[in-house]
Amino acid sequence: MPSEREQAAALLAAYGQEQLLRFYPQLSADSRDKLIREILSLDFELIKSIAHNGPSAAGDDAVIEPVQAYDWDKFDSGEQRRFERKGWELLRQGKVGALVVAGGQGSRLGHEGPKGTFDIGLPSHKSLFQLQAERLINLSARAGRAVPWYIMTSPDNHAETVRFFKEHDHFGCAPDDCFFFEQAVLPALDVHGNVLLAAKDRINLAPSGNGDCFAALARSGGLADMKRRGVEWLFYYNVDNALIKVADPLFVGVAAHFNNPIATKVIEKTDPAEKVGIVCLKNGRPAVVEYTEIADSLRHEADVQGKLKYRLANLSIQLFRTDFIERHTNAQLPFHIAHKKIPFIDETGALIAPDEPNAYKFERHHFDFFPLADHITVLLMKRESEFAPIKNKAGEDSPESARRMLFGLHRSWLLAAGVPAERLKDREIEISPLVSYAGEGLEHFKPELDPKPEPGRS
Ligand SMILES: CC(=O)N[C@H]1[C@@H](OP(=O)(O)OP(=O)(O)OC[C@H]2O[C@@H](n3ccc(=O)[nH]c3=O)[C@H](O)[C@@H]2O)O[C@H](CO)[C@@H](O)[C@@H]1O
Repeated sequence: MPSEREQAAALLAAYGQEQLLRFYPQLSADSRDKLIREILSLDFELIKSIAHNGPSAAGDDAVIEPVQAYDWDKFDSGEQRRFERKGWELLRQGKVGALVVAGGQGSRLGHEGPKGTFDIGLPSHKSLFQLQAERLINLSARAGRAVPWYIMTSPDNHAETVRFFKEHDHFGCAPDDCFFFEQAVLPALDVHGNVLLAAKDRINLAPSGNGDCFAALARSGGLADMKRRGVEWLFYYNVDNALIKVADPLFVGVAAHFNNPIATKVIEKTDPAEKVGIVCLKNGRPAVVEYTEIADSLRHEADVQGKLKYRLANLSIQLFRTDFIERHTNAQLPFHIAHKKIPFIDETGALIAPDEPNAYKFERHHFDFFPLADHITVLLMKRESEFAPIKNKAGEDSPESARRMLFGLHRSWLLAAGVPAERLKDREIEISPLVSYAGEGLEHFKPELDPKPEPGRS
């Protein structure tokens, strides 16, 4: 029986990646074991096929067309109520779960640690995870049934994410209803298809994209857990949207009514430069064209009304039917390729920080499941109640812009509940998700806005 070291060497020789053991003789026993384990955990057949096939998703010659959306505001109030009732019925029956993809690296934000642990600077100083947990708690309490929460991490942030939840008592959720699972990683490749080392004893690995979510859910037992609980719809969302209405009953109701395997919430994009994917039809199938891949002509194209022709923005707020997930768990989604500046160890053992893009990273995207459905339900909502992504340190899509949107939304809830505008003037209003999920039930809280009586006066 060959040793693990011999197995690793044979694997590398078979795939022409022998450079990974170049510094092996210089390593300590621990580092040697670590590196060998890392090599043996990689799928070199997959890596070879990615390196040889190159970009498969850009689809430059694909036919792109707009897709039809249902505008929530155009449903009459009777229909809206029916959808809402349907959503609540499914929540009460325990047929809805939530999946947050939280495995990405928060590099653009400059935040150390998992992005969900980020405090966006609200008066309460709640982290993104806490806001989401409390929205789930609100729904679960009203439905009388917990919404199970599936939390996708990556090897880099898994332990820290789990620790954060434990330290905060899972923010009041039952630990049994929080299912943590790790996504896969893939190595960075140089222009010749060589796997790069990040250190002499470590391969340069990065999360393989949120499109790994269903395969990872299945590998970890999460899908079996969903089935055991009878979850029929899985609400998928990004970790970084401060306004996310996790497991939104209205959306669940609309998705269940039309009963396509996938439903997606969109808003209208007005700035062609906004960094959001576009929900559309590609070669006649439902699809998202990512903002990094859309042709400039399409990005700017206007329709007869002068609006952007491709304006339905992917918010990464989706509902997937469980039977669809099961059928397509291991679908061979295309890889999207990013040419990046990736630090690496050169042949002499020196760590090089390149000035120019030198290597490729590979990711699968969750929306590449869309074309596997014949039809999807597209629901058009209003930006101000749905989407405040936190991507950058400052400016657009930053903590500051997200706070502004959250204060504006919560202010609008109080106005709608009958609080006079002058009482809200110049106030930063944050309403706990434990008090209100989407603006409901605020009439009782009006007195809390009254100025405190001055001492000595009644
Ligand atoms: C590929 C993808 O989804 N693109 C969407 C994403 O873009 P965007 O460029 O914002 O995507 P991010 O890189 O922020 O990743 C989106 C989410 O996926 C998670 N993640 C990412 C990579 C990974 O390997 N594992 C993982 O869990 C991140 O933690 C994050 O929660 O959100 C936008 C809305 O805000 C959409 O308009 C984009 O179409």
